[in-house]
Amino acid sequence: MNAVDKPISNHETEVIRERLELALEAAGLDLWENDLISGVVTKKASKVFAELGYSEAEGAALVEDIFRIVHPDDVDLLKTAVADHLSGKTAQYRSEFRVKAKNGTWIWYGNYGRIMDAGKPDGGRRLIGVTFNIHERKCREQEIELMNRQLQDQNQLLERANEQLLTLAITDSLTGIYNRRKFIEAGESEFHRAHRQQTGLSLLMLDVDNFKEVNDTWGHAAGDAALRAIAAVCRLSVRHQVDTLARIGGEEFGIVLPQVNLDEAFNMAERLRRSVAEMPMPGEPGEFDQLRCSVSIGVVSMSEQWQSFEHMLQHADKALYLAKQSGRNTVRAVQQGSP
Ligand SMILES: Nc1nc2c(ncn2[C@@H]2O[C@H](COP(=O)(O)OP(=O)(O)OP(=O)(O)O)[C@@H](O)[C@H]2O)c(=O)[nH]1
Repeated sequence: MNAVDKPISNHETEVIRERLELALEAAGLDLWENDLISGVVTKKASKVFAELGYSEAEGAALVEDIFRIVHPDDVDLLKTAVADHLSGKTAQYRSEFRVKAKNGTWIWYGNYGRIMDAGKPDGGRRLIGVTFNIHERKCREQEIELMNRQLQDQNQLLERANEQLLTLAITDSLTGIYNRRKFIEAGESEFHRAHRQQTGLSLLMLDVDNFKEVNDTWGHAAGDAALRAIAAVCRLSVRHQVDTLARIGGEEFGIVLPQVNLDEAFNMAERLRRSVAEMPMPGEPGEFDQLRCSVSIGVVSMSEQWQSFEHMLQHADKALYLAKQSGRNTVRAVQQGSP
């Protein structure tokens, strides 16, 4: 008789049992066993049931009794984990689920098990496993998940606030069109593009005529309303996402027109000048009926002689000055070759 065939004495069995119990206790594990054919719990996880507040008599006698106190959201996952192991899909059975305590609270547990007699001709019927409390870990995970979700929400809020800040940084608050900063940015970028690609580029500079008088006669609020109305007229004339319309000074507007030559720009300026001159002023009936505004416009187009957008801007200013000198409500263009 070799060592393997030697029968185990009662003393040795007792020693093995004691060692196993100690190991289970130290690891916080509670052993259980189910008969898969009869559905009977042949060894209860008594410590778990005691921890949940159930008396020995209340502890589950059948596997079905256990499903009754598992959280409804976790039952399917638990059953699938068992079925996957029984079908041989998984080498061990593992699952995590909530169990209802006697006082109604839900406590998280983990299960680890295996069919011990799987090699037998009937396919095995003893599912043995251990249950262990994972409540603290799960609560921490849920807290972290909640914190992550809150962080994501805050990030979205920050991103939105950032976008709003970026929009504010390039928007004129009175008229809602772009401000000088965006005008210069777009102008410089379009200047370099036009230079590289040898395409057209024009620039209009509009200044409201005798605006001091408008303010003095009709009041500052009427002046503001006039600026908003002029911006609205200009907005209707420009190409969406192609041209850049901006308020670049108190009563001064600028328009960058990519791929537009001098003739086209001049015609557009003329149309704009007429629209502003004919524009009815917004307000209550009778409020600003007599108020009329006009604009003088300087036009300049891309040519070899401009070294920078700033250079172009200076000449548009010169053209605007000429328009003012010519009696206002006028368009003047800087011709190619003029100094
Ligand atoms: N209502 C209002 N007025 C403004 C604003 N910004 C500038 N102004 C006024 O615009 C007027 C500009 O006056 P001036 O530079 O003398 O020019 P002007 O009277 O338009 O004369 P010309 O440009 O020579 O035709 C000043 O009275 C400013 O106070 C604004 O945001 N709202």
